[in-house]
Amino acid sequence: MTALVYRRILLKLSGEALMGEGAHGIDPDVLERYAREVQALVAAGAQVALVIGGGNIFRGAGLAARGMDRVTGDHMGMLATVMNALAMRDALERLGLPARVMSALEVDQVCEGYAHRRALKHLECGRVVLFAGGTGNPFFTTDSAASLRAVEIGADLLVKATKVDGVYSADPVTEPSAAFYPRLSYDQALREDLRVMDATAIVLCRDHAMPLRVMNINETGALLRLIRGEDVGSLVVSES
Ligand SMILES: Nc1ncnc2c1ncn2[C@@H]1O[C@H](COP(=O)(O)OP(=O)(O)O)[C@@H](O)[C@H]1O
Ligand SMILES: O=c1ccn([C@@H]2O[C@H](COP(=O)(O)OP(=O)(O)O)[C@@H](O)[C@H]2O)c(=O)[nH]1
Repeated sequence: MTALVYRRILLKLSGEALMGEGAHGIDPDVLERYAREVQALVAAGAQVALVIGGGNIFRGAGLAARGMDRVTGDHMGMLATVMNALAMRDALERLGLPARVMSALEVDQVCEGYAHRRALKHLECGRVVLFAGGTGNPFFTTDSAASLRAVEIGADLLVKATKVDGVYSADPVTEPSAAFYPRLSYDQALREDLRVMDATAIVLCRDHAMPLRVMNINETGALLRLIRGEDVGSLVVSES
């Protein structure tokens, strides 16, 4: 078996990634496909933590733009991430992978609360840990929650899995001529306002020297190649 370059990883998936071709909600086939990608990582010996967004259900900023109180909207967004995490736990367990949801918001009847040492224990026991509820605070994003948890659990790598191939000079969805950056520094991402991840999340990675990979989740097997040391997507580190 090929040795792993990264043993403990935190994988961030956007809520929208779960929609597949749908306009909202969760596509069970897509969920199963992502669960199989995680299964391959665990089978290779990796410890995997997941943060899943909530944008396929609610985003506080979107609700606030339609007149709702922002804090209420953010609470709804955070609860949406709990639903996504439960759905992913179910998909993982159906593949035979033990998984635990730990929420930053207390929803005791539904899942465990987040506790740092308990999370480490789950990972060491080979369970996939799904960090739900974002940071537990309004005005933050699940990207920031992913950076925070990655630093807390001492992950070897934070992977932002998205629908584009990595970091570009501008959003490649709206600017197809944007240049691909295979490697860049946190400061370059901040300076050039490369909005693949929010600034709070990038600053946290920078200040704690957490290496960050941005990659396409729809490229089957790419995650496994990545933790075995292949150059997949874009790498964001201290020096480019
Ligand atoms: N400079 C950039 N490089 C790469 N992607 C970018 C950039 N600026 C904006 N994006 C967009 O950011 C998205 C990644 O964020 P993601 O969390 O997957 O989506 P969202 O948070 O909007 O649900 C990509 O799909 C891409 O369209
Ligand atoms: O720490 C957090 C994380 C998330 N959210 C809310 O939850 C929503 C869903 O998260 P996000 O937009 O990050 O999801 P993604 O874009 O990854 O699907 C956000 O819009 C916020 O309203 C929040 O208030 N605090």
